[in-house]
Amino acid sequence: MTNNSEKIKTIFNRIAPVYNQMNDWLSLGQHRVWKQMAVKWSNASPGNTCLDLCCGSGDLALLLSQQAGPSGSVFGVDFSQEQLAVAGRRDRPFLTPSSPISWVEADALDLPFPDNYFDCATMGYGLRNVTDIPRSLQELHRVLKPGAKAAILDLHRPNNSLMLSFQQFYLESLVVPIAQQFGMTQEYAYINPSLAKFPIGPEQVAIALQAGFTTATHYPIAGAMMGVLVISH
Ligand SMILES: C/C(=C\Cc1cc(O)c2ccccc2c1O)CCC[C@H](C)CCC[C@H](C)CCCC(C)C
Ligand SMILES: C[S@@+](CC[C@H](N)C(=O)[O-])C[C@H]1O[C@@H](n2cnc3c(N)ncnc32)[C@H](O)[C@@H]1O
Repeated sequence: MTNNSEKIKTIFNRIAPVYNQMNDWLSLGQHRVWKQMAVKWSNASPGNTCLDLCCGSGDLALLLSQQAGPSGSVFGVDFSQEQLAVAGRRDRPFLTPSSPISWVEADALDLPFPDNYFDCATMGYGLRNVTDIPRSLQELHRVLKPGAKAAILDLHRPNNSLMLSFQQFYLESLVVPIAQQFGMTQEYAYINPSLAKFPIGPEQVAIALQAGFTTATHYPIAGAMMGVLVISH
């Protein structure tokens, strides 16, 4: 593991106790809607074997388990032990029949699964954080079955200068000061520079096609401040 990925792992281990609460506050609850969209676009269906890459505290894995139902199975993969510990303690919706979830501590760049194993996959706010985007997409391509889909949700830099200014203001002048109240200034200050070097939609499409996916479409959401890259094997 590189120095950089150790730094990223440390960030996510440190913020694990406040992560879920902060996501609700900082997105005004909207991250739940964006995550539902990603699960829908992943085509997760009853009986599927599903992967949630960079699962963190498990929001997407939990949604996938509802879609895949009791005959399916879900694997949530992350390299942060503290995030996985939060995921493992989450309550499961009592009345909705859902798939068993296995929480797996592993690197998205070197997945412990055989080729052609999964029917669908999601990745929420993970692609921007991996140290090698092309390799992570190649690895995802390797473990997906032919015809399988993946939906990759992340922040995105809008083209529109007004939206871009709003996003910068939001991240620098709202997110960081709120995080400061929890002693997490440096951790949340990392979001903006990570976004600055993150490929925009059409660049993500090109990388996905290069990694072997047959189709790739980037859907801007929330005024293009977020996006979902939908890719098919
Ligand atoms: C759930 C969200 C982000 C997860 C997330 C991703 C990261 O890479 C991090 C890195 C370091 C620390 C924390 C995180 C992290 O929590 C998305 C919601 C949180 C965003 C910070 C909110 C950004 C919102 C848009 C820029 C503006 C939306 C405006 C709308 C009116 C809500
Ligand atoms: C912003 S969180 C997203 C968590 C969750 N998917 C969500 O949407 O709330 C990013 C997650 O990616 C994980 N991550 C980053 N790089 C990784 C890698 N190379 N392998 C596995 N997990 C990684 C971090 O540990 C962190 O939990």
